[in-house]
Amino acid sequence: MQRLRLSVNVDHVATLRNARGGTFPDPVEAARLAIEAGADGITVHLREDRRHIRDADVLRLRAEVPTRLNFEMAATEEMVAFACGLRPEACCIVPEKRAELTTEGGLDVLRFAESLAPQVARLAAAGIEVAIFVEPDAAQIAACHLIGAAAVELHTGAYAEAGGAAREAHLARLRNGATAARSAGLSCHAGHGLTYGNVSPVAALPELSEVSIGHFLIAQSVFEGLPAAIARMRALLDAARGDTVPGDGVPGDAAEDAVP
Ligand SMILES: CC(=O)[C@@H](O)[C@H](O)COP(=O)(O)O
Ligand SMILES: NCC(=O)COP(=O)(O)O
Repeated sequence: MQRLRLSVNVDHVATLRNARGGTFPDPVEAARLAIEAGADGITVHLREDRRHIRDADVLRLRAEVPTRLNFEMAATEEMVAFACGLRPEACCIVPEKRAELTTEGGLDVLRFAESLAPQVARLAAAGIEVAIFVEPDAAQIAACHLIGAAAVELHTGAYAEAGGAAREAHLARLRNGATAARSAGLSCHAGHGLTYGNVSPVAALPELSEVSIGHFLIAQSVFEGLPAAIARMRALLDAARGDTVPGDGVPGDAAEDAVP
């Protein structure tokens, strides 16, 4: 099965930095470390309120860390202009609310198709692969294709928060959404709320080409360090795709050390 790209979201390194108003920890340094540790790309979400990542971080990231940069952005004139100047490899248009703690759901592409289509066209004309963050809903996914997007990122937040039978139901929706995306000729990504504990069934969906994971990896790095957390997540992704060794990728892990 195709290797699943891991894009590491470094927003919350900036959250920590901003708590004290200084320069440490530096999200650009974290991005560099993440790439060295095996990440395939970096994701940042430049929010309208600049609560974590800021303009200068994104510009430094672009200039200093050669990688596939995925720029998450609201569908505003300010962000479209910023992205066209930045020219990341990829962008993902996400819904944004000032009062939310984090992104709460997918973009309603059916409702906003008319205003989104010219924005997608401008971003694509700047050479950017445009994805839309959506719920795994066939009509929304079809609308993404109609407005000219190249990819969708399926919102995994509801799946991640659910337990038991509800989680299985959300996984079935993600599976159907991934099939719908690929049938429409769209690349299919997924993200939000993914952890060691819930990532494997999502990573096993063969239609997916990328997952973006942030909050959990940055939080987990408090306990085991960023490179180890990324290596462990990488190993889980590879195992879910059926192409890796047993063990969980953590340096010093007994199961992995036993593999000759
Ligand atoms: C679109 C998405 O699911 C997230 O990547 C989003 O960027 C989360 O926003 P915060 O990083 O502000 O929680
Ligand atoms: N697009 C999802 C993302 O970038 C990271 O989401 P999370 O892992 O911080 O919830």
